[in-house]
Amino acid sequence: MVKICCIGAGYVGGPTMAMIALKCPDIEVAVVDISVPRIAAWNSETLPIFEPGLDEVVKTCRGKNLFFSTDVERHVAEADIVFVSVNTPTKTRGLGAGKAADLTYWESAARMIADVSKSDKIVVEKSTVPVKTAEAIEKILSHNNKGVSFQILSNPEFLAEGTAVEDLKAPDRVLIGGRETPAGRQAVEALKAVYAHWVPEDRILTTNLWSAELSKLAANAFLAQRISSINAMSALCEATGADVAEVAYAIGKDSRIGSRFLNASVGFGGSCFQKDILNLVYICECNGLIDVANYWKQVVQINDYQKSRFVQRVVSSMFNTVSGKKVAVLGFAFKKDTGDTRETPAIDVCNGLLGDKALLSIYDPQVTEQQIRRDLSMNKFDWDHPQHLQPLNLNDSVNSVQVVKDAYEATKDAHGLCILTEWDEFRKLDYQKIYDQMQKPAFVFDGRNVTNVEELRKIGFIVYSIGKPLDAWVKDLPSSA
Ligand SMILES: NC(=O)c1ccc[n+]([C@@H]2O[C@H](COP(=O)([O-])OP(=O)(O)OC[C@H]3O[C@@H](n4cnc5c(N)ncnc54)[C@H](O)[C@@H]3O)[C@@H](O)[C@H]2O)c1
Ligand SMILES: O=c1ccn([C@@H]2O[C@H](COP(=O)(O)OP(=O)(O)O[C@H]3O[C@H](CO)[C@@H](O)[C@H](O)[C@H]3O)[C@@H](O)[C@H]2O)c(=O)[nH]1
Repeated sequence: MVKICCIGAGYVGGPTMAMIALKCPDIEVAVVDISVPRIAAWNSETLPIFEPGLDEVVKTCRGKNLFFSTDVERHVAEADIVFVSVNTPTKTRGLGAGKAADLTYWESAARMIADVSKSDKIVVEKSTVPVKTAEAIEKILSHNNKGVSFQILSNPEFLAEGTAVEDLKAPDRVLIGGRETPAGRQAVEALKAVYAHWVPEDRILTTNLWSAELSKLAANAFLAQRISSINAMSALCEATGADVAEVAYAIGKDSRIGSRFLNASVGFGGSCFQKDILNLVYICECNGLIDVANYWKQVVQINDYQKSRFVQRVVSSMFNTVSGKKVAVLGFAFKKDTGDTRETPAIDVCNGLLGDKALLSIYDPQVTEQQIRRDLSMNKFDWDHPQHLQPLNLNDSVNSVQVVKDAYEATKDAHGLCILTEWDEFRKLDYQKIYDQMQKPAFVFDGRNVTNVEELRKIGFIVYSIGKPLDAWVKDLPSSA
């Protein structure tokens, strides 16, 4: 029986390995992690991450051919194929700080693999890494050579959170990069055989190592660029009276452009886009490609602009101050159908409002109070470390934050309400009831375009919705920070 071990039981390691176990009953899969609570949660009734459909997949295979364990070394030693899916945060200090990927966790995983291996192994990069990481990993693995041979493959993951199970069941493509040597090609074939259990052959792409590594960064850069492009347009729509949803629909009908990923928003979040673009920028700079680096940097800059523009709209609409005013925040996760808050735009928006001394009342259907408080206390980039290693910087303004159990409680006596995640339930709220219990004038700031602006205006709200024709109230106020 082929044995697979995955180091890192996170948002990627957990679901991807559960899908391999489901689709390959002839393979034994162990997912290992240094985090004891995370592994305990994977072995419990309440999985450590919320992902539609994941419970069923895990519960079907767990204890049969899918195991979660903290016994990292034993499972690595026994495996034929070792996936590495550990954190690759943005560096906060030293060379490349604020841009380059910090490969500390990757390096320690690679050293451990070298130390404990007694048989030949295929080592698979599942984490998103800088181009040429495989070369560094090869050096670490071969340095400790005890007659064991390693083949490194790049197999970047393209799943999106909230749809991870669907994405893994029917991926647009699986990408495998390997060395162009007989042993490299053999390793590629071995990994291909795993995916071939359920992925059609024409969707399994094989490339050289560097193309695979770069394709992951390029895919995220292109996706994020679409969002920054439509968000840049949203500012122009507000200035001109065009409606960003109509513009997105009209351009998306062009089959060369396509309709997906054109939803204007308060900004993109998530653990990947910003980190991967900054990483790409750093790689360009290291290769002397400053103009290329600046081009991609703009995607992140527009995203920051969009978040601060939103805060500016809120503050300027509410008589240029939110000091001491209750502002309801609906949604904290970086997108719907996930409890993940990594790099969520809600953090920057909330911190912006707290900076102006607002009193926040936050509701998200999946994010815990503890998580929200952690996020609002954390320094930039600190979130992307194993949880027990995350430093905390508890600040006073978090006392101005209340975390509540539903949208009606959040909005009671509030002056304004901000929608920061597109949860379906926010489309169906009883906005008349909300209006009746809010202070007047009552403001809605829709950062996800989930509300019916006309209906809200009929109720009596003053409404700002990203990229939509402006309410007379908002029109003459300053629009950028
Ligand atoms: N989240 C996504 O949707 C997504 C999608 C594609 C790619 N990626 C990439 O995949 C990688 C993992 O992302 P994630 O979201 O799963 O991160 P995560 O933080 O959820 O999980 C990483 C896990 O690795 C563990 N870990 C760290 N060092 C370890 C070590 N030496 N030994 C054992 N365990 C160790 C941590 O405890 C943590 O549980 C990153 O490179 C990320 O950029 C993420
Ligand atoms: O039209 C859109 C689409 C998305 N977003 C926002 O963009 C962010 C990212 O969304 P999405 O890409 O759906 O989720 P992720 O889980 O971050 O997935 C991205 O990042 C992963 C990690 O690298 C990749 O594997 C995926 O392919 C890639 O889509 C979220 O804040 C969304 O709200 C928008 O604002 N407008």
